[in-house]
Amino acid sequence: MGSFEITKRFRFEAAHRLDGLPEGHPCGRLHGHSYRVDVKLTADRLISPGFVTDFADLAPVQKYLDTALDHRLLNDVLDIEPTSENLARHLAEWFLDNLQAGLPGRLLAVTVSETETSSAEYRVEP
Ligand SMILES: Nc1nc2c(c(=O)[nH]1)N=C([C@H](O)[C@H](O)COP(=O)(O)OP(=O)(O)OP(=O)(O)O)CN2
Ligand SMILES: [Zn+2]
Repeated sequence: MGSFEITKRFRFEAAHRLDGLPEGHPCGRLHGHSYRVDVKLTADRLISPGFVTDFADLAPVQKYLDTALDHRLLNDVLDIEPTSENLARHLAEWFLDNLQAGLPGRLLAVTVSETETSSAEYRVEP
């Protein structure tokens, strides 16, 4: 049998600096991004009126981004190196710890995009 997938996009603005890069790498300098976060959920069956999960029920993700990350220096507020990969895993773990239990759909993946051409996905399910 098939399954359904939905994606909700969120945004936040933040600065970061990546440590451990070769001398002169531009991302070792303090700079900022307009981050996009795509949260993807899956379900085998729909709930009335035909939803995997109501998009509106994902609003706490934006609230977390606004409260914890928006207009902040990510190196200061996270205990991880703020690459797209690490951010995607951090946000997936936040979702599983704080939101998943109350939702009918299951988290499939979180994708973080720093630019129009670069993104990283953390996949929860195969
Ligand atoms: N695998 C990863 N590589 C890089 C990351 C990352 O999170 N994961 N991050 C950076 C920097 O943060 C950089 O700001 C973004 O990289 P890049 O896509 O190279 O940015 P550009 O603006 O130079 O992109 P172009 O579209 O090529 O101009 C670096 N690498
Ligand atoms: Zn960057």
